[in-house]
Amino acid sequence: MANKEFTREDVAKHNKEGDLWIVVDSKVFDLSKFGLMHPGGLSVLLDTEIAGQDATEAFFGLHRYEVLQRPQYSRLQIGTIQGEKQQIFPRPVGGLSTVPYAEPTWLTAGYHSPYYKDHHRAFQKVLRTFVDQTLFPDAQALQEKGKMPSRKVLDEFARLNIHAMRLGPGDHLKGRVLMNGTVKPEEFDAFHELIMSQEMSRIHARGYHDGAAGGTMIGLPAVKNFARPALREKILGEVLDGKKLVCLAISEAFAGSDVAGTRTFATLSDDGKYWTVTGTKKWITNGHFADYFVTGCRTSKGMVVLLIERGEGIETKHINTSYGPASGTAFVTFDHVKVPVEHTLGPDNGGGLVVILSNFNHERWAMCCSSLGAQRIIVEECLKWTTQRKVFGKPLNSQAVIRSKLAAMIARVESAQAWLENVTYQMNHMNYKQQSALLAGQIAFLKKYCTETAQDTARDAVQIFGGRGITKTGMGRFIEHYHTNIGFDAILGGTEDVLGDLGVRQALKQMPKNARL
Ligand code: HEM
Repeated sequence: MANKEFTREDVAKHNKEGDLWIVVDSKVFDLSKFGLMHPGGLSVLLDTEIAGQDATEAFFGLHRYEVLQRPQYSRLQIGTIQGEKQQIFPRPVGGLSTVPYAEPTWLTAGYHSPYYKDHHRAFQKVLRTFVDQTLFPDAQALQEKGKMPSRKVLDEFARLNIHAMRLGPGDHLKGRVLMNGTVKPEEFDAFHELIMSQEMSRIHARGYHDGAAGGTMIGLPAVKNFARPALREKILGEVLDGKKLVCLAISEAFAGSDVAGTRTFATLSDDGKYWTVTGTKKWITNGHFADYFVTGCRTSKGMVVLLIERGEGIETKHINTSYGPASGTAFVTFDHVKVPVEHTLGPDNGGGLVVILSNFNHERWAMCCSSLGAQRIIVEECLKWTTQRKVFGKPLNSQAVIRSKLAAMIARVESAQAWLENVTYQMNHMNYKQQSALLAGQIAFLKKYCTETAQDTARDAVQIFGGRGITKTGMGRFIEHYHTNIGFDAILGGTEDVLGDLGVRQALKQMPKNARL
């Protein structure tokens, strides 16, 4: 009887154990039976300022809106207050947030951007809806269980061509229907990809996020750009259509950023028909469930990159990282694995480093997009929390020290987004060679900046949320997750120090010989 109307006087009569009503945002709830099961206890509900009263402020100081949306709690609503209307609404499915700085300026009413066209806006809308309706619920259900994305989600990735779009613009998109036709393959550019990464980072599930074919995003480009035509066609077809998953197997316990120190060895057979691969790889995202391993190996002549199909001689074991098993992060063992020489990606004469390095810019740039997308939602969480949380009778944001933290957070996310959009614009106007020459340093610095700002924001957010920021359930659960997982972005694709150094070395190479103070 949720449509029944009551007066506040009616509600006030139900103010004791066993006969307990409250009002939250004009909705009347009968907590008579629920009171004893209430996770926050019965006694708090029997307080004279709560029982039979309007408990809106107390409720939103202690619960996320989603509590009211859970079926087991929404059915406690028995009606509404006569003549009053609901004032508090969650962001509509697929909609934009109206909280300041919760969206980048190009999605904020009243602002302008030179970068985004109507098809970018349409694309964002469809993606936001997909994320809200399909990805977020799957991620929330499976992240904690440590499970990879469901088959249903991976099938949707294939149907909407998300795998294909995550490789960026290019001929691999030709003939594919992108996001139900929202954008034409020839229109698809780096801004669409930026939008996709940022929308998909809204799920508050870092391990699951990488479990959602993150390995394909970083592993498949080597196949796309360096495989022999027949192999390229076969593997791209299988993977982009969602039948198979790829991972990138480069890092080892022995070698991380110093790729040349790899100790996985490939030996060519005397007849030159196959390689024999022996060695181990560590921290391989999606490695636990991948079908193909794009593997960096040492040969007597230097590096070679091989596409290795899961089979005899390959073993994968979960590595228990702090972001949980949903990402399928694995320790991979190759024990005398035979690989046809046709599976060599790029040069077979020791020049394979170029294959490994070739996708680093794209991978790091994509990480900037997703890292910033996630950072922005943390700013939104903090703005909401500091407004709804009352301390000493006033909102938390009435404290100057809190406003100062918010100022720093907002400035960080806005500046990083502006830089990211600039770099993305350059990507749209440069060929691969120009990007390698001019953007490697920019992207290295940008990633370093994004992950440093992310960690600063994570720390500030925990301070703002207090105990809730380190609690896995309730109000601060997204902050806890962000704070616990943020270290990943700062490591994957190159640590901050390595990237900073790379950027400076690139700049020093370009120093004019005749420059003097
Ligand atoms: C429709 C009414 C209510 C429902 C369905 C409800 C439900 C819940 C749930 C599910 C939790 C667990 C934490 C979470 O998931 O967020 C919780 C915790 C709590 N609730 Fe309620 N609640 C209601 C009303 C209230 C009211 C009016 C108060 C006012 C004092 C209150 C005080 C608390 C407290 C103190 C906690 C513990 C919070 C914490 O650990 O940080 N609840 N409630």
